[in-house]
Amino acid sequence: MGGNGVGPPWATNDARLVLEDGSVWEGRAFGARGTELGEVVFNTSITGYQEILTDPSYKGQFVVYTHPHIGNTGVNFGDMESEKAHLGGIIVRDLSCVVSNYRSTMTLDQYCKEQGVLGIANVDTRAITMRLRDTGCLNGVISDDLSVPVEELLARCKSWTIVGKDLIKEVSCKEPYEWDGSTEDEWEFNPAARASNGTKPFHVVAYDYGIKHNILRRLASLGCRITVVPADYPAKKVLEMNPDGVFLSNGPGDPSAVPYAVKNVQEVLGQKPVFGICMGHQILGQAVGGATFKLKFGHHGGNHPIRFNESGRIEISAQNHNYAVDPETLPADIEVSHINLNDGTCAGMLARPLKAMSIQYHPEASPGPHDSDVCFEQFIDMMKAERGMPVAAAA
Ligand SMILES: NC(=O)CC[C@H](N)C(=O)O
Repeated sequence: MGGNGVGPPWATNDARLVLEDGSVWEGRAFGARGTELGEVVFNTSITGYQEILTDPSYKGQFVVYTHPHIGNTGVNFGDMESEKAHLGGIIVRDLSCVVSNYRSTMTLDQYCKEQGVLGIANVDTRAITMRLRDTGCLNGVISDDLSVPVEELLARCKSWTIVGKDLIKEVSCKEPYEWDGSTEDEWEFNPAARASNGTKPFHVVAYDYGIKHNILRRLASLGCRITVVPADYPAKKVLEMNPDGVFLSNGPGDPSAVPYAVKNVQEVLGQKPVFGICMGHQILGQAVGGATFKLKFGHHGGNHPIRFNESGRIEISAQNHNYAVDPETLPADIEVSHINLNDGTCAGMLARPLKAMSIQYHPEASPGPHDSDVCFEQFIDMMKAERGMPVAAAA
């Protein structure tokens, strides 16, 4: 029906998900066919499956969508977070057989086929999620080759780890480029996109660790002209551009596996205002002398509560990370500015003397709560202060 799919629920299973703990989940294949290996995480967002698929931070991972209906709104090309899909596989309960959205140009099944993303549907995503909560993240293999013995797929799961891998080099741009938001019509669905009336008074250099388009859209809509540079772009060349600020993006994999990125940030720190999101926050944490560690199953969803310590304000936030900065390792002059209220982990940092701030979560998330959008404005204020421009008093 409708081409989005896996056939009727009574159809015979033709794919398997094998997890590192030996559990086997049979379901129906959709999207690309074959065998793929990845780290399995669950995401509790109700909407945004397309943004998740195209967020480069998910490279090397499979996502279990806990929302039971996935695919309902098809796929459109205005909401992409990057040029292509980065997830290796997606695991869903029901792949909607009906697509209903006037913006949709193809089905999720077609998109996954085209992008080489393996899908498995009709599996018990609640049971898988509860297992991941108990055991922590597990490696998994999705395969439509039923002739391969489970032991072989299990051995593949156990032979691999995402820990220590530099995945940023696989997603970062190869050459600097100017972000031309206007080619994406500055996102007609975002009224704030018109806030800057098309003027771009600030120049930001963005280190691309796997940058999401919506971060670029938000910065552009607040009046930033953005030069995006590769993760290994020398800090010296960044400073030669004399930007108003330097942005550190989100990105995939283990933050402790990219010492070259940390070194670049160290060289920029103190010279220009710096703002980091997620991987950018983790790299900033290391640049000031701290360390990161791996969480049990990470934070992936659209309703995580955060406390901004200075005012006590609570924000509901979108999150997607498996690592965190260990606050015990931070020097005394670096403040933990935000706390994740679910598990007390460090969710933001402020390095006042260095004019740097960062958050572990996603103010740009779309769809997602916009409570933390104020962080972009704080970055703009830092750049204004640097230029001696008047800055509105914080609310
Ligand atoms: N979204 C991100 O930038 C993720 C950062 C890092 N890869 C983590 O999993 O913690």
